[in-house]
This record gives sequence, structure tokens and C-alpha cells, in this order.
Amino acid sequence: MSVRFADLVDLEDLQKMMLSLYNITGIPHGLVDNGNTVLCEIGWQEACRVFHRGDAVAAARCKASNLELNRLLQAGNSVGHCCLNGLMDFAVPIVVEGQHLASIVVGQVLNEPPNLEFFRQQARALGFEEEPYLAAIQKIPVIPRPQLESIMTLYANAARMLADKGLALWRLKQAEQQLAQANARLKQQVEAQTHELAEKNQRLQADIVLCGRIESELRHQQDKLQALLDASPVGVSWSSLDGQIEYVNRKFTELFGYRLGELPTVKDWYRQVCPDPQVQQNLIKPWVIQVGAAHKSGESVPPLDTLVTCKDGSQRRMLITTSWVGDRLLANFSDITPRWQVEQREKRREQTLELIAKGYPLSRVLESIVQGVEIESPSSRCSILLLDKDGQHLTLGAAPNLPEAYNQIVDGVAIGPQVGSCGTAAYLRQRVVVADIAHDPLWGGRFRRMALDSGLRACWSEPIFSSDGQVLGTFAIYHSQTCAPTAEDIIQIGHAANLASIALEHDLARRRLEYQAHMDFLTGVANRRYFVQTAEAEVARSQRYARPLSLLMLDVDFFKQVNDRYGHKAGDWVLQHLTQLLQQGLRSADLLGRLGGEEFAILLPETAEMQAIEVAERLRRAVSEDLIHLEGVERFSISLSIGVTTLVEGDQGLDEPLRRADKALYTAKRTGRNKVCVSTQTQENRVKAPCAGDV
Ligand SMILES: Nc1nc2c(ncn2[C@@H]2O[C@H](COP(=O)(O)OP(=O)(O)OP(=O)(O)O)[C@@H](O)[C@H]2O)c(=O)[nH]1
Repeated sequence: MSVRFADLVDLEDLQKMMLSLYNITGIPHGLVDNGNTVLCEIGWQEACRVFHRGDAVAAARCKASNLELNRLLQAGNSVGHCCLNGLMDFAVPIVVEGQHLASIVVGQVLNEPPNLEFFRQQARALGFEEEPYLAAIQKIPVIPRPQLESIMTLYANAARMLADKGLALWRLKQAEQQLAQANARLKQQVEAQTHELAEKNQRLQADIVLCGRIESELRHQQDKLQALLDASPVGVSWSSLDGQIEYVNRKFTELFGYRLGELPTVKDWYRQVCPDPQVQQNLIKPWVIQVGAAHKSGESVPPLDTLVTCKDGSQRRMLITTSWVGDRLLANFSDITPRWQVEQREKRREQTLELIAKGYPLSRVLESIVQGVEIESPSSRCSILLLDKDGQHLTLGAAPNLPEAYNQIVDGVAIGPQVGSCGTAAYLRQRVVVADIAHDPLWGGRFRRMALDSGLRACWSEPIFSSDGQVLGTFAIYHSQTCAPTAEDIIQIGHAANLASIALEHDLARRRLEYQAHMDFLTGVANRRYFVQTAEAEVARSQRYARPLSLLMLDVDFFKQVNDRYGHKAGDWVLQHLTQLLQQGLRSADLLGRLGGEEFAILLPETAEMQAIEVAERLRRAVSEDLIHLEGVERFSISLSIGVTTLVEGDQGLDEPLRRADKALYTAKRTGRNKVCVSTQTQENRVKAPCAGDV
């Protein structure tokens, strides 16, 4: 506690109290603080004030006495002693809360009447005037010590009480001061902090505004980046290091149909779009490992060229390039489908041309064309219909993946202005697009019903033209959903129709060649080689299935005379005329062949002996009754000799039947000509007589 006594009491009040006490008791006293400062005093005696303090020796004794008194007071008790000048001094400590703050000093007094002799001698020793000095000594109050001590103790208690009270007040004041100081400091701190906070707040506000600007700028940049990426003509995605797909642009969704989140990881993506296990094992897996290694090595990875299955099942050819941007894998997907399609088409074209060149049957070639388009557009099914000889009906060329029941009702359909897509396309000689079979007026009746029952909803048909503009048939693409073709589809269908045209024209040319190789140049009927070849096959077939088969040999009678009379050219014409006449009397299944010169043969499948004889007779009669009209000459007729034979059980090939028929012909010649002779099974080496012509 660093408090001074003067701080605790009102010295003026204390002075008054001391005066009152002095007036009552006559005891001189004073108050000295612990720094020896006299705070107040009263009744200081003349003996001391004038004589002792006025003399250097006596004053020094006073001072020494005071020091001694103070020393004694340190113990904290009331003390009293006789000073070196012979007077009594008393002191009572005023202790507040254990601390000696001040002392009440009493003096000068005497406890008993003064020893005047002592003072007289002191006066002499110090040089004082004796009488005034002794008078002053005698004015010093004489108070018995017990009385003095109790008065002083009372006084000291009162002073201590005042000091206690003062201390409480002082403390209160101190506390108030401290509080005020604390308040002031607090206020200062609060103000400082408020100021700081305000500044911080201001900075924060500025930061918020800046952040807002940055955020808006970032958003703007992000929007720009998004717009840029969305406008990108290539698909873009990026994924994290652990393979999570974090972004796909609009083109990506356009290309593949998948949105962000539908395929969460890169692994899911490849599993879905490249489902072929072999492609996964041999192509995707090694490439993905290479891309992963590039993250550390920084090496570039060559792009991946692969076929991708889109969400709708369609396929696209993709060139996938990747690059690492930090821990993000950026992938670009370039759609090279058009180029790939062109390559594929070119490949299929080569394959088809190879099939044609190798002489594969037309049906196989057409099937290959159809399947090629179906591979390119897996959701489609295709057909090729062929215009028949009369140019009025379409027959099935190839439709391997359309339902059999549907193919059956389409096969042989008549073309017309409102006969589905193909019948109409062949009729109008132009492409017919039916996007909705269920509602298009070109489709009706059983065709519409059957198509819908077969799950077919759209059909686009392209006429197949020959190089000289003739319609050869139609190429059609069917879809299970209503849809119209894109520009790409139109190219595809045109390409397929073009390929089919090449196949059909080649087949036609091949058949023409075959025809030329097989037919007799003069008459247009089968030549000897083709006749024998076909007849051999027919004999084998009839033997295998135990079916009847007959053979006629014919020779013009006296043909030499025709040549001789009318010239060789006329003879040629007669031979042509004769074959026409014969053809008119035959069925389409019968085969007429010129074996040489004016000798002919006729193969009659599914014909027993009796019917064969009837046919031979009918032909013989028709020829003999026909009047030949040559310009500039009179009309004339020719006749035929005909030998007939029928296939018998032991016949191994054509030789035997030919030999028998020839023999029967010889008989007919020998026995008068213009007749039909028969060689029978039972009379193999003997010609039956009379001949049929004679009957
Ligand atoms: N104009 C013409 N004549 C042919 C052709 N091939 C063979 N000839 C002739 O047909 C004649 C056949 O005569 P021959 O073998 O004597 O028989 P034929 O005169 O018919 O008498 P028969 O057969 O005994 O009734 C010959 O004069 C041949 O030149 C041909 O392509 N054109």
C-alpha cells in the first residue's frame, strides 16, 4: 500500500480535533507522517521552540532524540522517553492495516514537576538566560504518564479510525480512479479496437466488393469458357486423376447422347461405348495404361482411333486425343465418322466388286450390299427388290434381316403410283421417302398392316437404275421408328443403290454372255453343247427323283432342196422360222436345241412316252401344215421326221437316250419321212413299227 497518511484524512479537520484536545488536556502534540513530515502540531512549548531549537547543540540533541524516538517506534508500539534536553517525548504509532503510516508525537511534557536544578545547569551549560528559560520550563504541562498514555492512545485510535475511514474512502477513490482509469483505458481500447474494427470492416467491405468483382469476373470467364467449349466442334471432357469424369461439353452430349453423370468414370465410359471384350483387351486397355503413364513422364500419347457405340445404339468413329493439364486429363473427341463411312463404303464397294468379279451368285452379292448398310446403320434393316422381265412387278432380291412373313407378301408386288415405298419408287422412277408408314397414304391395306406388325415404321426407297436409265429394282432402308433421312442417309442409300445397280448390270451382262455361249447363233435356241449339258443334268435329276423324261430328235426332210432351190440365205430363214414354230408348241420347261445343220432335239421334262408322242405329232403336223412365204417365190411347206424316246431305268446318262431317239429318227427317215417314230424301253435295240407318224 503506497499511501500517505495525509491522503487518508482531512488535515484541517484533524488540526481542529487536535486543537480541541489541546484545549481540553493542555497537552502539546503533533502528527508526523512516516516520512518525518510534520502534518500538524499544537502547543509546541517555548522551551523547545525558542531555546532548544534555537541553539545548535540543543537542536542537535533534539534531532538525535527524535531519531531515537523514531527508531523505537519501528517496533510498532507506543514509546516514551526523555529527550537529551531533559524533556519527555511520547509517540504513538498510527498503524493502518499493519502499516505504520504516521505517529502522534506528544511533547514536550513532563510526567512530574521539573527538576529546576537540572534545567538551571542546562541553561548555564548552553548559555540560555536562566530565568526566561526556567519560566519556559515551568510552562511545560506536567501530566502523569498513565493518563498521558491513555489520552494519546485514545487520540491515536481516533486518528487511526479516521485513517481507516480515510483509507476506505481512499481505496474507494483509488478503486474509482482505477475504475475510471480502467474505463478510460477500456474506452481507449474499445475506441482503438472499434477504430481497428471499422478499418478492418472497411477493408473487408472492400475485399468483399473485390471478391464479388473477381467472382463475377470468374463467372464471366467461366461462362465464356463454357460457351467456348460448348461451341467447340469437337467433344471435350476432363476427368480427375482417379478417373472421375468432371466435365463434358455440349458437343460431347450431341455426339454420344450421354450427359455428365450418366457415366461417372472413364472406366464406365469405355465399358459402355466399346463393349467388345476383344477391343477392350487389345486396344482400349493398353492405350489407357499409356495415357496414365504419360501423367508422370509428360510424353505425348498417339490418338486412339476407335469405333464408339452411342447411347442410341448408333456407332461413330472417333479420334480421341488426350493431354494432362496438372491432375486433370483433357480429352478431345473428333468425329471422323463421315471419313470413316466413306472408307467403309469404299471397302464394301471393293468387297462387292470382288464378289462380282469372283462370280458369286447375284443373291449373295445383293445380300452383301444390304448387310453393309445395316452394319453402318445398326438400327436399320434393308431390302433389294428386282423389277421382273415384264417391268410390272418387284421380286425379292435380298432382305436377309426383314421378317420372312413380310418378305413373302412383298415378293411379286405390282408397281404403281401408291404401292408402298418401293412399288411407288419403281413406278415413279424416283426416291420415295415415307417417314411414317402408319399414316402415309402411299402405304395401305395388308402392306401397312404387315409392316407395322413387323415393327417397321419408316421406309425410304431408292430406284436402282441401269447405266442406260432403265429401272432395275429398288433399294430400301426400313426403321423401327418414324424418321426422315438426313443428308448423310441420302448419300448412303444412293451409294447402296448404285452398288446394287453395278451388281445387277454385271449379272445381266454375265447372263447375256452365258446366253450367247449357250445359244445357237442362227436360231437363238440352245446350241448342241448347252443342250447336251442341260439334258445331262435333267436326266440325272429325273433318275434321282424317278420322274419321267422324254427326248425328241427332229430332222428337216430334204432340206438340201430348199437350199438348192431358194438359196442358202433363204434356207437360214427357213431354219429360224422353223424354230419359232417349234417354240410356240412347247412349254417353258421344255428345251429346244439345234444339234447341227437342220437337225434338232427337244427335251421334255416330266413327260411320259404317251405325252411325248403327242407333242411330237403336234409339232410335226404344225410344221407340215405351215406354208412358208418367201418373197418372189411360190409358197411351200417343209416336213419333219421325229424320233421319240423316254428315259428308262438303266439309263446312266444322255448317250443312250440320244442314241435311241436318233435311231427312231433314222427309222422315220427310212420309212418315208414326215413321221414320228418311237423307241420303247422294252424294245431298246428295235424300233417300234409302225411309227407314230403312220398311226
Ligand atoms: N441354209 C442352211 N443350210 C444348211 C445349214 N446346215 C446344214 N444345211 C444344209 O442342209 C442340207 C442337209 O442335207 P442332207 O444331209 O443331204 O439331207 P436332206 O437333204 O435334208 O435329206 P434328208 O435329211 O435325207 O431328208 C445340206 O444341203 C446342208 O448344206 C444351215 O445352217 N443353213
